[in-house]
Amino acid sequence: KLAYDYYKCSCPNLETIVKGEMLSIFLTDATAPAAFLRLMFHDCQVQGCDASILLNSDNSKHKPEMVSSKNFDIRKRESIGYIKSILEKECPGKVSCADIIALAAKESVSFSGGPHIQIPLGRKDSTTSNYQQADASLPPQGIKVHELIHTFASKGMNLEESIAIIGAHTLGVGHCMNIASRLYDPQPNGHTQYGYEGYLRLKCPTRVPLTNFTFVPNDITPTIFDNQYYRDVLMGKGLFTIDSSISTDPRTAPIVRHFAIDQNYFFQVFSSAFVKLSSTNVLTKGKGEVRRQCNRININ
Ligand code: HEM
Ligand SMILES: [Ca+2]
Ligand SMILES: [Ca+2]
Repeated sequence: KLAYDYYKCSCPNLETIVKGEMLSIFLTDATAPAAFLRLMFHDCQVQGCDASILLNSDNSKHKPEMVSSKNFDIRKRESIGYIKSILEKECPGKVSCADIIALAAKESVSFSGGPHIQIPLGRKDSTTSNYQQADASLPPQGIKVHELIHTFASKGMNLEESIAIIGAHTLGVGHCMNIASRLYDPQPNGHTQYGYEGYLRLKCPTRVPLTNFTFVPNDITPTIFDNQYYRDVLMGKGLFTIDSSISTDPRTAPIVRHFAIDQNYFFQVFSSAFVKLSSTNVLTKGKGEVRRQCNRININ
């Protein structure tokens, strides 16, 4: 089982060390918190929170998760490896890469102005990473509301928590490749303000993006963890299809409106959803290993 005091004896300064290292990363890169938060989701969504996303190979014939196009623009994997190398000096062989990913994500939320979340620790690292699992498990931008509810219900989240966790889109950006399909093969999906659609077409003028690098902010305050995302989606400024859909679906619209006017309530529900996302389907006692280096399995 995971425990809040898991490293009390084996690595008592863990959280202080991670916090200090994260701070220096944040001060040099304002886009880092978004990257760490998405990294945690993409780790936990595929085989559970087991640092499978960090492996460059699992010594099998499978290609690793990062080969999946769903992991486009996943960043900061090497920063987790760097923090791990510091922790190996302080407490060798103790702290899993999976726990470092989860800690980096919670530090990202609080540094950006979001809630201070306590999370239980003790995840082990996987010995496998397979891109087909990533292709199958990571949701596409056009996922339907009922599929979103189903995805997060399987992690023990209720409806409010499912709508709170996607509020992670208060940070960061999306690239045209993930936006073009909703602009150029329109499907009925939520509500998009006419002016906002024009803005997106200007940013992403072609069905097949001219470059891989053009991006649009997820909400109007993309470096601040706030409830602006919900106000944006209510105004028809949801970047992805799913962001628009939750603002009009009768099951989810009242929750979006509640979070849009009550940031404290959003923070409270986001925190409990974050603990669920980062704690379900983890490898504990006896299963998995504590990697010595985050990008490769241990060779004994
Ligand atoms: C149904 C669920 C979700 C879908 C369909 C979805 C989809 C996406 C897509 C398509 C992008 C843009 C990637 C790009 O073009 O660069 C994105 C970005 C992002 N997502 Fe999600 N997402 C979902 C849930 C989540 C959750 C649960 C979290 C975190 C807890 C999260 C955190 C983020 C963050 C922080 C970014 C911005 C990354 C950056 O700027 O580097 N998403 N998401
Ligand atoms: Ca994983
Ligand atoms: Ca924001």
